[in-house]
Amino acid sequence: MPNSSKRISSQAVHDHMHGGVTVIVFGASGDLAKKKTFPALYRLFKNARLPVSTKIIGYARSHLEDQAFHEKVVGYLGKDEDPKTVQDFFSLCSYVSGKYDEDDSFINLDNFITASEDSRNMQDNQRNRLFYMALPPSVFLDVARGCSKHLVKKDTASLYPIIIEKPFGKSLPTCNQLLKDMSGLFQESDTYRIDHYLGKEMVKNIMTVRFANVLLSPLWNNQHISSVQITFKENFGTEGRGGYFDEFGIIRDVMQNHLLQVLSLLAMERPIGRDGEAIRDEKVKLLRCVKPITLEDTLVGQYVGNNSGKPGYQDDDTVPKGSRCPTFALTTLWIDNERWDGVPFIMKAGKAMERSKVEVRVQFKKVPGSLFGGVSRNELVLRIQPNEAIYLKFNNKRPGLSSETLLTDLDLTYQERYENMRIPEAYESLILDVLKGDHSNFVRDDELQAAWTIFDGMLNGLEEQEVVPKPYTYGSRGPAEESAFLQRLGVVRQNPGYTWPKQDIDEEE
Ligand SMILES: NC(=O)C1=CN([C@@H]2O[C@H](COP(=O)(O)OP(=O)(O)OC[C@H]3O[C@@H](n4cnc5c(N)ncnc54)[C@H](OP(=O)(O)O)[C@@H]3O)[C@@H](O)[C@H]2O)C=CC1
Ligand SMILES: O=C1O[C@H](COP(=O)(O)O)[C@@H](O)[C@H](O)[C@H]1O
Repeated sequence: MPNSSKRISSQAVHDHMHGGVTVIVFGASGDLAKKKTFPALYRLFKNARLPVSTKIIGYARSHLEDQAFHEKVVGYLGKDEDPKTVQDFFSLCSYVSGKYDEDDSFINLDNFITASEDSRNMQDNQRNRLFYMALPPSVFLDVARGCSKHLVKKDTASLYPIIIEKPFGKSLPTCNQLLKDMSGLFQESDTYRIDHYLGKEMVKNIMTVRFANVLLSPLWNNQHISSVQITFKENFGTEGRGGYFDEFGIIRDVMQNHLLQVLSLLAMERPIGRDGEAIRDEKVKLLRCVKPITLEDTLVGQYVGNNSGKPGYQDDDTVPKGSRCPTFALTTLWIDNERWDGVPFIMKAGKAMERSKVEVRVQFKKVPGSLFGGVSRNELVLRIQPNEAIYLKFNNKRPGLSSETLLTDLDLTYQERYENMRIPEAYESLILDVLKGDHSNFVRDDELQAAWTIFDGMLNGLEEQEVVPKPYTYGSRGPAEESAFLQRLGVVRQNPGYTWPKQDIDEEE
């Protein structure tokens, strides 16, 4: 990272939070906090991006000493970290335990924060407090009430941003209720609804790929594209997270938010500017053209244990027996506008699959005519993770005397092209945005409403019709029914692209 851009960005943070900040992470004993929130705060600290005079307080019901809390987190900060830097970071972090719905707990927390602010000699109007809800949605509102009542000092100019995790509600009515309740507690300008996929490098790149490459623009429509697949796979299950996951399932956990954001960026029209409002305006317009998803277009699955001892979803103590919660889903979205009419956008998400991968695969129509009839289709692949890459499956003449056509890759793998460039983690970049007061990469209320409108009917249908998910084995590619489902939509499974080894060309020539 060049020094100049680091200076500019740090300057923006310091202007916004110039008196310093106390970051309070609610749900600090949990999975998100240890895996993502604290590691992101650590990297911001390490790269000198946190405002001067920052302190971080983890808060949850579980009783933990500071030391025990640090031990929970340290393994996720990264390999081979400098012990002194880690120690300096932990000297900023404390842990407080308390309830989420009890005045006394919040009064105690307020006293703790105030003592910390006093010890930092923070001025009254610059006692900024950033609230981070690393919590299951069922307790967002209680905690927001506690913050608003006890931790926000209404008569000062201090800043009180609040970061809220997805899923925001469970349905359109619950989302609307939460929006209404939250608006009575925090202003929209202080509210940051996070969808961390919007902080991922390749997701941020979608707009650039689409709108800064003139060669793609004429092809980006139903005349040339036959299908778009957006795939999320994790090679691990929900072990220990059943308390949260079973209530939501994979569709609300990943599809209705992360994957739908990716779809919006892929399919929206060109925004009038690159600012947050212009982009979100276009996303909302697009989402309003997406037809509500039907049950017929949806396949759901749930993983069962495998021969190597990997447990099934229901073998987890935190999951109720007989649960019909989907851990895998495949569904199709249809966009009712001139650009996308007839093109299936196929979303797939699964836990406990054969590998971890998130990617977008744009499949083009078959090559017309008989001159090259039967050759593979072009595909543009955006690999979001792991190892960010963009590659285009491209037909090429086999080098040498043969005139055979080979499918190969035009390959932009980041690790090779941008060798020494550090790609920040999504949460790192998004927390920095909040510290700068930048809403661009956060979710607006009307986006949420449009998103739930697309999913609600199908989610209700699954519940009302008591649909039993198809079983699939832990570590497999998902339910066997998937192939027939994709075939019905005209998706062609292609061979992997072929990269011609250089010595073979030399030999043949
Ligand atoms: N885990 C991840 O990778 C990601 C998670 N998220 C989002 O972050 C949020 C939290 O997820 P995650 O950390 O995985 O969840 P956890 O199940 O780990 O919950 C976080 C903490 O909340 C408390 N908690 C759990 N269940 C309840 C409950 N029923 N009532 C009150 N408190 C409860 C627990 O703390 P205690 O009992 O000590 O109070 C727990 O440690 C969710 O909204 C999720 O969508 C977003 C992106 C990634
Ligand atoms: O929001 C969530 O995302 C994670 C996946 O995040 P990633 O950055 O590792 O792709 C998922 O595991 C979790 O279930 C979900 O709540």
